[in-house]
Amino acid sequence: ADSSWLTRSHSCVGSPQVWEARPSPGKGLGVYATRTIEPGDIILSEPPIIHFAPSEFRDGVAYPLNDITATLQASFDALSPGEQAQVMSLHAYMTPAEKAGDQLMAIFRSNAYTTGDSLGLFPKGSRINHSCRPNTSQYWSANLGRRIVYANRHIEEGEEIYASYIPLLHPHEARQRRLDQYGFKCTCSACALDQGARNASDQRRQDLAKAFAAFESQLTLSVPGSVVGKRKARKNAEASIQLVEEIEKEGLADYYIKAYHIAAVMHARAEDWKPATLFANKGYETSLLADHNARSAGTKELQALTNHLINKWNDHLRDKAMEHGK
Ligand SMILES: C[S@@+](CC[C@H](N)C(=O)[O-])C[C@H]1O[C@@H](n2cnc3c(N)ncnc32)[C@H](O)[C@@H]1O
Repeated sequence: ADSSWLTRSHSCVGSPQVWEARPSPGKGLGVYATRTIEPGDIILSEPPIIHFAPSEFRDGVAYPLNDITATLQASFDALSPGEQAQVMSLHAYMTPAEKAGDQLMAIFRSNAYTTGDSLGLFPKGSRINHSCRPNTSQYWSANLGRRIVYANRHIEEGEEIYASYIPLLHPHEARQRRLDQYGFKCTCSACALDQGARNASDQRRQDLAKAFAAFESQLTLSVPGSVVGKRKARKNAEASIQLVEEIEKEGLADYYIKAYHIAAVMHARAEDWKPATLFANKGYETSLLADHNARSAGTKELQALTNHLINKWNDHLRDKAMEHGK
């Protein structure tokens, strides 16, 4: 056995920062991995420097940014001079309408991140550029008061870290329209595909959006009784495998859990317990990547679903064994 570790000297240096900000060609600054990073590794955990709830928050609707100017200015004024300088150093894209107007608002609009029903500005995370096939996922931990950015796949040392600024189940042109507010043309690995491959990717993203919507209304575990119902359940189970394959092919990690959950339920409705269990467990394990201690309702639900399906699978095996023994 290799015992060289015994003779090597070890010193505990704590957990080193796994990223650095440096110029990214054509994109201003970017964030790069300073060592290999594995799926689930936390890259950045950062409290907001500015954080407030706009008065008129409506889920899924763009913020009426003009209404928040006063609140933003007051939050900014309350910062120390050092913090103010940090905020003002962030990238600002001025829309033609903003012209040379409100620099602070342009900075906020170019960098703010949604934190539940409020908005936050995170100076370090603000250096992460956009990709429509990002290698990180992120969430706001209200518990910790931090934005957590974690790897959703293996990342090589020196690779650029990307997040997504927009919903991704739309074709290239629609995504680009959303990104216009940030003032850049996206050249990520999904947008830079040649015409044929990009059309395929566009089609896939639109099909996936439709499939998610269609399955959403059928997420119940009850097994259909009729012959027609059973046949439909079988077909849905097959379609759900395709959903999983397409989402993995497209590399849209933010949608993996949802796809595994659907595939688990669709196979349960078809009484196909083995794949149902394996998909539920895959969903649970993917959920744990972002939620190491299984605290969130979503993780707990997938854990309970996995346990439920294991029991069903067991019952099924026992029934079959008994039938066999008759
Ligand atoms: C949140 S900031 C990201 C960090 C920024 N590059 C900087 O230097 O501070 C958003 C801005 O970065 C640039 N950017 C982000 N993603 C990009 C991409 N994929 N291609 C080109 N520019 C991008 C755009 O100028 C955008 O307005």
